[in-house]
Amino acid sequence: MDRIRLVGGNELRGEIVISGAKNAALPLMIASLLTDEPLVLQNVPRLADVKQLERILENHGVDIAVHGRRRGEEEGVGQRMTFHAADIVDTTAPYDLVSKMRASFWVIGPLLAREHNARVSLPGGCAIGTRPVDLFLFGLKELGAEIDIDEGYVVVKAPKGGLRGAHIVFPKVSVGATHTIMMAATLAKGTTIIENAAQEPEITNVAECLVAMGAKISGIGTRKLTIEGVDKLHGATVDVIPDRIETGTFAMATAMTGGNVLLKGARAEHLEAALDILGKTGAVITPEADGLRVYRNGNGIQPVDVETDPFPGFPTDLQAQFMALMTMSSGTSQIRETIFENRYMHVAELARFGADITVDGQVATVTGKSQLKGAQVMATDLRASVSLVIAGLAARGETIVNRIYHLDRGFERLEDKLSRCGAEIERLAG
Ligand SMILES: CC(=O)N[C@H]1[C@@H](OP(=O)(O)OP(=O)(O)OC[C@H]2O[C@@H](n3ccc(=O)[nH]c3=O)[C@H](O)[C@@H]2O)O[C@H](CO)[C@@H](O)[C@@H]1O
Ligand SMILES: C=C(OP(=O)(O)O)C(=O)O
Repeated sequence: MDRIRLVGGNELRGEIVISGAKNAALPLMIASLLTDEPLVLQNVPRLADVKQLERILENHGVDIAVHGRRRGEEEGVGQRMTFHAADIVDTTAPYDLVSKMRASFWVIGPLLAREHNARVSLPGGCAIGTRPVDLFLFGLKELGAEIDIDEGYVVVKAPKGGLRGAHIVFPKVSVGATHTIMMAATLAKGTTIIENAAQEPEITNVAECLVAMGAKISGIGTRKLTIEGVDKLHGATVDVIPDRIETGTFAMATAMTGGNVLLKGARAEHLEAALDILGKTGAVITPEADGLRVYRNGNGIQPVDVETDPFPGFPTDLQAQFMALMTMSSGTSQIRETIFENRYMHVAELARFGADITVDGQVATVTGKSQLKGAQVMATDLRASVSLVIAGLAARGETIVNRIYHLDRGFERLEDKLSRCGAEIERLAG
């Protein structure tokens, strides 16, 4: 199993090109199931999760092509890919494919809408929480689907004539359920209203893609989406938005190590809450023509309290990285995780660097230390893993991060991007 070795202490200086967002690319790829025409996606990141979803889509009959570099295009830019679901040959998403990645469950919406049936393995829980699918089932039922759970599979059938528009009020905000019901509703008969919808930038990216494919959606970017069903969607060409979690992660890494980094392509409007909090900790973040520049204001890292919330709040996917930053603050801060019940697995690993963190229910109390020390640590989930990498960058001495396959799910060329900015970091194979 690959590991990362890094030696902390170097400031980060230079430019980092922000990749396409994993959490937008995955549902955009799934949207290709809604039409028999090709969907072209630009700026798709090279990630393990993208590869895994390619396998799942291919099993449904989607032809996938990766296109070459175009004239004038810089090396290393995101992939241009075509997804063509001319004929859906199989509406089953099997356990061995779905269990590896939660977002693959979302194929249930488009398959049901277009083929009027689907059989999709339950995704199960994962390290950060139990992550049930009750909101998906509630939404699909409201659209008229018949639902059965059979041998670990969710078996769904549309009523005669296909799904019917409905007024759906989600009792809780869910990114995945919003993506899934929004996609399904594009091909339903009549109008669907989704209230308490997630309004993450990735939802907007997908909604705009669906509109480019011929869907009729209003209220995009708000808590209330209105979708007027159409008979058919067509092909389109759509850009994957830059990854706001990668942006926030590198901004926090720069705040921890010192230095000055331009995050190329980063969009401030996608992470205002996080940038606001980062500013309070002592980071200076200034918009430039081609991205966001980050450096420290010279007064040390200030402790700041944070609560994770659905967008536009502070993202749970930056909570572990923010905790790493707070371990170096000049005082005590409190972090409240409100989205996932078990997203504190990095606490024990951060303690190996000498961090002082206690957890009581949803709340972690972090007492800052002036200096972390390098350590052997174990990655437990995607964002926890990167919090260990950035802690290692700021720590004195050598750090080894084990089980980095989690990192490859969601961070493209992490070692390369960081080493180009002066970090001493390498991947150890085997
Ligand atoms: C691929 C992707 O985009 N993943 C993101 C997505 O995950 P995901 O879409 O899985 O997260 P949700 O927004 O659905 O989850 C939010 C909360 O709702 C709960 N819930 C969800 C569905 C359901 O049917 N019942 C239920 O109780 C979850 O357990 C969790 O406590 O949004 C999360 C919250 O921003 C991010 O951390 C993930 O990175
Ligand atoms: C939790 C995450 O991903 P997923 O929903 O795919 O598990 C994440 O991206 O941090």
